[in-house]
Amino acid sequence: MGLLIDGQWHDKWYDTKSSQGKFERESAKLRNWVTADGSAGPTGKAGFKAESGRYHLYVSLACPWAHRTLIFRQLKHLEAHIDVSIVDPDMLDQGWCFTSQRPEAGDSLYQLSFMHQLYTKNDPNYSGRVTVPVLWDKQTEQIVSNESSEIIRMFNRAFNQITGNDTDYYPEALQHEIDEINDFVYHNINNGVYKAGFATTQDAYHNAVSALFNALDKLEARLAAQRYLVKGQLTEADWRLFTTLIRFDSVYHGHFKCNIKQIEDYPNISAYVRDLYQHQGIADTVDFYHIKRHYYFSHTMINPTQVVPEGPSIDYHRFHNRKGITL
Ligand SMILES: N[C@@H](CCC(=O)N[C@@H](CS)C(=O)NCC(=O)O)C(=O)O
Repeated sequence: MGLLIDGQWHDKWYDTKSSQGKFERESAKLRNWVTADGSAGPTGKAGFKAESGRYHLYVSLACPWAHRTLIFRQLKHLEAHIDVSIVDPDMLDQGWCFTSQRPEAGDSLYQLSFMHQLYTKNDPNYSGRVTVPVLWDKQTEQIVSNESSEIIRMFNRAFNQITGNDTDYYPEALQHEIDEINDFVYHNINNGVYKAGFATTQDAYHNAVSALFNALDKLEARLAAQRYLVKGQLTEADWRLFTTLIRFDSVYHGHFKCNIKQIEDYPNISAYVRDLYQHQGIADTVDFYHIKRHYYFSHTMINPTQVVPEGPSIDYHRFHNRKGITL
């Protein structure tokens, strides 16, 4: 685990000393947008027109943020138009890498060994963390974006004319409500598990874990009355929550000490997770080997033995009974 400073790789764990033991996530820095006609998006520069075969997605199968982008690639039928490289599950002194012999992992574009080499190919003097996902433009050889919440919005809309798929997971009429629930889920749950897991003081951990379980209790009540998070309609808010929930019992409960309850203990949330997991093609985007191996093996300051647990054993294909909920 580390970061680039002026294009040089430094092996360094997160600094929590200057923040009273709290984990503070750095904002993504590369924020251009692919658009249907190549005009500029809400941030960044113009010039990234949606074209079949032009873009390449770098992901980790372990990472919940990258997982969102894989889900949207699948939901929006982009597999034939955007190819993918998968990093190794182990993220050690060189950060994300492609050097293991796992058949699914490797940089199919440039055969690089390390993800930080892609960041310095984009900008030889880059400073910042080397995160996944990354959306890469093969034509101009640069990073379009390293912010998952924006990559999924691009996938949701920009390629519709190419794929003919115009299912909208961020419909105009629901945007306000989606933004609101996204904000709640991001701070308390998506990033909440990291704040608990990476906390280095009892207080910082306590605050994060309390906020996390308060938020889960609220969602449990909300999901009793409606099938999805926003007005019974499947939206990006559900997929953003899903990638954290599907990892919860396997890694966040144990490794990140989010162990007041398991997701399996919440009748509505657990059925909701199964409902989403059983959605066409989604199970194929979930890889429990990468998920467990990455967290337990890479975070040696939390798990110095690098022993990966064998459980839990949860059948996400079992019946969920959510189809009868009308709202
Ligand atoms: N804001 C980014 C966050 C991505 C992120 O933090 N990814 C993690 C993997 S789960 C990562 O690459 N961490 C490496 C690091 O922080 O050095 C996004 O949502 O795309």
